[in-house]
Amino acid sequence: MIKAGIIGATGYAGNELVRLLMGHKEVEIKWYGSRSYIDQKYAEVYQNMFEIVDDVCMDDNMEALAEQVDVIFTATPQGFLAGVLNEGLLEKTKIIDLSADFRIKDVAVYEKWYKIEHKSPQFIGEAVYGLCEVNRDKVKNARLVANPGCYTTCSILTAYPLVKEGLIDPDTLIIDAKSGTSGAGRGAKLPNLFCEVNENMKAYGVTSHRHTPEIEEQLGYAAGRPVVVNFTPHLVPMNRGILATEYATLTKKADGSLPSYEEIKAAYDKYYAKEKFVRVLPKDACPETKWVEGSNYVDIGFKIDERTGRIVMMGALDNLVKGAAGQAVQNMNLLFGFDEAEGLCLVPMFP
Ligand SMILES: NC(=O)C1=CN([C@@H]2O[C@H](COP(=O)(O)OP(=O)(O)OC[C@H]3O[C@@H](n4cnc5c(N)ncnc54)[C@H](OP(=O)(O)O)[C@@H]3O)[C@@H](O)[C@H]2O)C=CC1
Ligand SMILES: CC(=O)N[C@@H](CCC(=O)OP(=O)(O)O)C(=O)O
Repeated sequence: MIKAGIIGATGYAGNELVRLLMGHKEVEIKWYGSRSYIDQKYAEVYQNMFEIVDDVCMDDNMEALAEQVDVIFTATPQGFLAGVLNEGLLEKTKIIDLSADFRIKDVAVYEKWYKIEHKSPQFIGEAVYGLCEVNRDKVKNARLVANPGCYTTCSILTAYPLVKEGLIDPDTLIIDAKSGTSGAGRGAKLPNLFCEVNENMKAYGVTSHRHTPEIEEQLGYAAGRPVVVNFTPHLVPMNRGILATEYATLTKKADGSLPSYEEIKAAYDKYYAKEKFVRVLPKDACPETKWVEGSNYVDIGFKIDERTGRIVMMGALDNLVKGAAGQAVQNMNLLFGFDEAEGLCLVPMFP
């Protein structure tokens, strides 16, 4: 049994971590970290935890927490972990950060897109990008895991095998992604009020969303060269879920023909056939957010457009599970040598 602490336990991602860890047989939560609810009962902040969690909220003191636990999850805004991280913390405990502080290797790129100064760039190099299906072996030996976010996990996993196998030209990649409102967190923000979101759909962060460089960096590793993509997120009137529709030009074969359905499917199978949490759907099936809700699955489908020479790839996941807390638990399982699926055998909810 290991002990875990959550800084930012009162946010949406933190609450989802609590939900998942309550069902994990190897973990005991010792610290429900908060900034606004210190000394209040956690179950008063989240009444779904009534008679399940008895503890009160603690503060966000990483130094005190590191003395008591084997792993700390930081489900906090961008800049928090970078502002407090030091060598002493990493010597005492493993850290899984749900923010973007350690995801991007080039600090100048981070500072440009996030518009904040990075306070501990000396740890960026050793942080492992915790996309489990791609970096599993590196995660196992990490001290600091940079847990990928919801849009990026969905966008990268959907295109990764085809980029890696050279079946598409990554520079032609256009990612059109939609997110439920829980992706924006629990804090009150005007654009996320009921009347602003309900019966409405809107693009935001067009050409400037901070997930763009993260997607480009990871797909660049897969391509073996830098890549540039278009990424456009949209807010849709749902609680949870991400759907990414991705368009790219297929690489023609020597005889000028396009890769076949079977060749594309074989590329997905090469990387995902043995992956428990990535489901490549049957031919012509399109992923839907409802089919993954509440689970750690990513569903992927694709269709070749012979007319335009492009492929349309589609991915769906639950932003709070595989897009945040579920992937964080998967990373924790890898760090501590537990069964990778422990605590994550969640059957999707429907309807
Ligand atoms: N929501 C999602 O779908 C996803 C979120 N993420 C990432 O996870 C992190 C948390 O997101 P989310 O849960 O949505 O956000 P929320 O706004 O719902 O929660 C933020 C949490 O951080 C705490 N907090 C806020 N400011 C500070 C601070 N200055 N110091 C310490 N703690 C602070 C809050 O405490 P309190 O409320 O007690 O004040 C709260 O517990 C972010 O980095 C986000 O990018 C990643 C993937 C998906
Ligand atoms: C709907 C919505 O507002 N979503 C958030 C993404 C939240 C998230 O997951 O951020 P990270 O992946 O960087 O941790 C946004 O667009 O900023």
